[in-house]
Parts: sequence; C-alpha cells; structure tokens
Amino acid sequence: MIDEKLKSCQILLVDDEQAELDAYSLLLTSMGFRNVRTVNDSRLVLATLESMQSPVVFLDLNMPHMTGQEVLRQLKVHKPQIPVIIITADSEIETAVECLRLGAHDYLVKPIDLKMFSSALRNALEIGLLRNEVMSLKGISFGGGEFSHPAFSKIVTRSPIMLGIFQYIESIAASGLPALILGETGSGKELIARAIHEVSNLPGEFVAVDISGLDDTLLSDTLFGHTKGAYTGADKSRSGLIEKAANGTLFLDEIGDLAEVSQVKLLRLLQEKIYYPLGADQPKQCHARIITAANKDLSKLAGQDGEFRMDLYYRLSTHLIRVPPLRDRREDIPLLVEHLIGEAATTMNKKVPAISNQALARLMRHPFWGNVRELKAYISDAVARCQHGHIDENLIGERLGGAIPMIAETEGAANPLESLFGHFPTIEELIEYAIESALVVTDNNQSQASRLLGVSRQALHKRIKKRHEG
Ligand SMILES: Nc1ncnc2c1ncn2[C@@H]1O[C@H](COP(=O)(O)OP(=O)(O)OP(=O)(O)O)[C@@H](O)[C@H]1O
Repeated sequence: MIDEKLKSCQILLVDDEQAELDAYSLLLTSMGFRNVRTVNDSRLVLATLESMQSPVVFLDLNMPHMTGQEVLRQLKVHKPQIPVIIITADSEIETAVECLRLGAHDYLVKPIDLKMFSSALRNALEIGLLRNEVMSLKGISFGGGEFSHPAFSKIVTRSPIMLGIFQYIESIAASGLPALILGETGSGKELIARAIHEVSNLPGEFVAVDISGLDDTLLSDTLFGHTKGAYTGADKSRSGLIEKAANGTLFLDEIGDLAEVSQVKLLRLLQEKIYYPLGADQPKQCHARIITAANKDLSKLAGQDGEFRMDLYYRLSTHLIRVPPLRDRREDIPLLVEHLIGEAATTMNKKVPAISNQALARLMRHPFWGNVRELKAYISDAVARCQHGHIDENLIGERLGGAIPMIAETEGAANPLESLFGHFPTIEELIEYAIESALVVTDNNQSQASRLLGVSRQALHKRIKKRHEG
C-alpha cells in the first residue's frame, strides 16, 4: 500500500516509445498518482525536471540520442537527490547493475511485476522526500539550469531545447566519438561544435573546414596532405588538417555535399582511424575527434535517396544534435537582439542604441530562413544606420521589406502567393523571388544563399549572371 501523501508526489517517465509511456502512465494513474509526466526524448530530461518538485524518475536504458546510462550520469551531476529507477530488458541486466553503481536507486526487469513495481516506487518516493528534507534543512540546492562552462556563454539562448542540447554536450563531450550536428544555415551549428570541443578539454586545436565545393582531390589534399612530388606542382610535402587537429577536433561543415568517392575515404578514416596523404604508401594515424555538420537532413539523404552512404551516416551520427531553427525558438530573439546590438555597437565604437518595442515585435514575426546569421545582418545594419541612439520600426522594416513575409502576414488574402505577387505567380517568378529573398537574407553572400536554396554555388552564380546579362 502506498499512502496518500506519496501519491501526490511527482513522477517522470522517460522512454522513447510512446506506447510504453502510455502504459506506465495508465498504471500509475490507476494506482492513484496524480502527477505523472512523460518525456520521449532523453535529451529533455534535465530541462523537464527543472519545473518538478522532488520527483522520482523511471528511466528506460535503450534510447536514441542519449542512453539511459548517459542520462543517469547527467542526473548524478545536476540532480543527485532524485531517485532513479531503471527499467530494463532481461538482456540488459549487466548495464542495469552498472547503473546501480553509478547511483541509480533501483532497477526493474521487464515484464514488470506489479508488486515489485509498487514497492520500488514507494521506496524511491520515501527516499526522495527524505533527501529533500535533509537538503532544505542544510540549505543545499542543486541544479537551477546553470551551465557554468565558459563554452556555453557564447551561445545566447533560453530555449529549453537549446538548454537540453547543452546538457547533451556535457554528457557526450568526453566520449571522443563522432558527433553530427544538423540544422538550417546560420542556426549556430559551428558554435555548438566549438562548445563540444571546449567542454571536452582537448589539448589540441579546433580546426574547421567547409567542404562544400571541394572535389575529391582537393578534399583529400586539404584533409590528408601530400608528399613531395605527389602531383605536378607539389614541390614540398604538406601535412593536412587532420594532422593540424591532432588531439583536438576536426569540424567538417556541409558534409551533405560530400562526393561519393570522398564518402568512402571518410568512412575508412572513421573505421580504421588511418589515412594516406596523397602520394604516400604508409598510412598515418588520425588523432582528431571528428565533428560534422549539415543543413540537409542527412538521415533522409541516406535513407530514401541513397545520396549519402547509410554506413557513413551511422558512424558520423554516433552523437546526434538537431539545432532548431530560430523561428521555432522565438523566445531567443529578444535576448539575441540585445546581445547582437551590444556586439555591433562595440565593433563600431558607438553608444549602445535602444530598440523600440515595435521594431522588436517586427523581428519576432519574421521567419528568419537565414536564422541567427540573418538576424545578425539586420542588427549590424540597424546599429550602423541609427542616428539618435534609437532603433525604430522603420529602420528594421526597411531591411525586412525585401524578405519573405510570414504566411500570417498575408492572412485574409484568397491565396498568400496571390497576395504577395498581385497575381498567381509562375514557376519562373517563384524561382526569381526565392533567389532574391535568399540574397537579402544572407546579405548578398552567394555561398550561403545557395545553401539556403538547396542548389550548388555554381548553379546560383550562373542564374544570377544570366539575369544580369538578360
Ligand atoms: N545562439 C547564438 N548566440 C550568439 N550568436 C549566435 C548564436 N547562433 C548563431 N550565432 C551567430 O550566428 C552566425 C552563424 O552561426 P554559425 O556559423 O554557428 O551557424 P551554422 O549553422 O554553422 O551556419 P552554416 O550552416 O551556414 O555553416 C555566427 O556569427 C554565430 O556567431
């Protein structure tokens, strides 16, 4: 029997399978528990716990993104007072026992025996309450969502998803295994990669390389280096970026553009940790951690389209981070605006201007297809042009004028496209409009605009040239 006081305690169920979460929720509700919450993405556990009072956590072991073990390690650092009950399959008992060593309160083997379930839960609830009483008597508090590592101070955010990513970074930083960062252009993937490097405390350098537009020979030369005489003009041997990143991190951006033959070389590098400089017979050892990023959904490219090798995708995405676009974390916009105004004013040696509420509201409604980079361009422009220490709506509106409006701004029209063009546009007009908007969003950077449009830099350049000629 579980007494009424305990039934008002909070319980968090963590499992990637919704059916399991539903079944345990139902069981707990039928036992009289009134405060049951569920999380199906293990990266969000810490963020969810921020708003819970002395809960007990039921944790599945086998989950994507972060395993139960990784979550447990994180909880033991940030919320050591919370009792965690591991739910495990028969085949995972060894791992469950390891979890007990890491500080889990108990474990239950599937299929769950109701009596065992009830007694483990009562025990955990009592322990949890006791720990909280002791902590409040001693005036101790844990957590609070603080990320003290200086690496995180460069990433301005208060989005729970981004804070969940910080927690994830803390737990994977030390593993040294490859990480793949997916997200739209300008969303902060490189900042995240740098944060992983810094939190890892590796002695070597962080070396970033944008591999889009590099053919296989150029890529091999850049990463692997060459021996003297490897090709005409190679009059000196040169070590590649893998060597430069030794004991540090090699960050390969735009990995989705990697040619098929280069994909094979990268796979070998990840599997065997060796590579051959151009012209060399002897392999060299790779001592760098590999982090990659893409603004295309590589899992789709690897899946349906087969453009990207599935085996390589799995290797690269041992740790996987999806950075949300800015329009899905609008709560970050005011913070970023304030930060970017300060940064721009300092660079331009100007007094930090204030921004009007209307100007901010205008930014809050904007879709930001170019994400933080686009916001940064608007703010730098506004700071440069503002005259009396004040950024008003006009200053922002002039810049946003040429960009794609949110669908909500065209509400009321029979069709948003008709309202935008004054008639239903042809495909050609839509393409022209998309190109123009991408150039506005990226501040006329053709390389970034081509990424935004999903075409090669050469294709965009050709199109713009044709337009000028015509
Ligand atoms: N959360 C943030 N806080 C502060 N600055 C940010 C943030 N996110 C991005 N930025 C800034 O926006 C710009 C773009 O960020 P970054 O280069 O990391 O994006 P990206 O996703 O790697 O872009 P791309 O896909 O084009 O390579 C940089 O100047 C970066 O400093």
